Amino acid sequence: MIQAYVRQKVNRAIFKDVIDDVFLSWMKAVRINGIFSPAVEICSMIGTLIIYFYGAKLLKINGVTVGTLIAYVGYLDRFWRPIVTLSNFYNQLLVASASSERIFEVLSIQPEIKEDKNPVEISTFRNSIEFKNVWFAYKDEEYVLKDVSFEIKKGMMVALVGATGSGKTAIVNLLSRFYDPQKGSILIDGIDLKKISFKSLRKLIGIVQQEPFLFSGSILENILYGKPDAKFEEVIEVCKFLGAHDFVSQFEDGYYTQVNERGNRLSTGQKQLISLARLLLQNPQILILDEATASLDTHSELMVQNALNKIMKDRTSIVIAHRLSTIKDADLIIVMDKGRIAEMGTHDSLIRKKGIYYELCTSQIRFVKAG
Ligand SMILES: Nc1ncnc2c1ncn2[C@@H]1O[C@H](COP(=O)(O)OP(=O)(O)OP(=O)(O)O)[C@@H](O)[C@H]1O
Repeated sequence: MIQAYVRQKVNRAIFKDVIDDVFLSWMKAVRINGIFSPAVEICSMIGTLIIYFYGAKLLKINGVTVGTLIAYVGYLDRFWRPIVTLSNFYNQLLVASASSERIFEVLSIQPEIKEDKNPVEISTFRNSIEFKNVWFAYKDEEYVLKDVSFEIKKGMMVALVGATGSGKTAIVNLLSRFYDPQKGSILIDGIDLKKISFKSLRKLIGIVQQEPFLFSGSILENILYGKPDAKFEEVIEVCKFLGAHDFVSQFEDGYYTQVNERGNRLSTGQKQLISLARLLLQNPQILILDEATASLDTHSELMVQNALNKIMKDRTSIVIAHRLSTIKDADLIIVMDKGRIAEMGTHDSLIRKKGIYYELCTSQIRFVKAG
């Protein structure tokens, strides 16, 4: 899951660059081919014309037969055919070499986040997640998180709210260890995140994104990615539990229906349910939900929210939410403002406080009523 998330979110810009480069190389190759191929064709035509022209003369003067002339044209055609093939091959070679050069460049990038030399394995999350005076900047000293401290106890549902750009995603990015903080520390059960093995972290934390990611392959393969050795019955059980089995069975090929990265044939809600089934098989103990229902219509939102509620039960979850109605029952709401924690508490206590959270809620109610 994390790999997919990193690939999609962190490297999105890099892959966009690659696609752009590949496209430019392809355009260059098309341009070269645009000159090369017609040049070969024209040479071949001129050759044929010369033979017809000269041959016609020979027919009259030297008594060369028509058959000999046609045979010559045939030979000429056989001479040019491999040259045309070579020109096509050269074109393909040009595209492939330009693309592979860039792809190898990306593959050789060394990740900035490195695993500890003696990583600690954690199989069970027992107590708490702690952010201790965390400062984080994506670049230079432009801190997007400033002295952030909070504690999440096992089993809690914690919501991160705040205006856009206030640092909610930065918090979950740090917890997933896509980045390391410049100052302060993040602890899981008292162990610094930097010391925990990548494998443990991947098993421990599951991420539900706003835009679910499907791989090219069958629905079954997409779900099995969460637990490759799971049995087919287990997949069906999970899908039934989440309410995905009915629509999957309605496809002609059922679980063997092929989907691609864009999840063709599937609505965003259905894609989200498939990615949730994958997550449930993975069975992470800590869930990060990055506005998982934000891009859904009301019907799909209800369907996915039901599935999410089932998954979140008995798990520790951190939810980034814009629609505050979904987090009213959260055990703890952390209100972010310009990289700092502005308020923290339950829905009721924050409403009573009449601060930023109260303002956010009332403005959303006004917005809904106006809509
Ligand atoms: N990859 C990045 N490089 C540099 N700056 C970034 C990067 N990602 C986010 N930022 C900046 O960091 C700040 C915090 O962004 P973050 O995404 O954490 O906010 P957010 O509260 O999750 O916002 P939103 O609700 O819009 O998703 C913003 O000012 C944003 O512009």
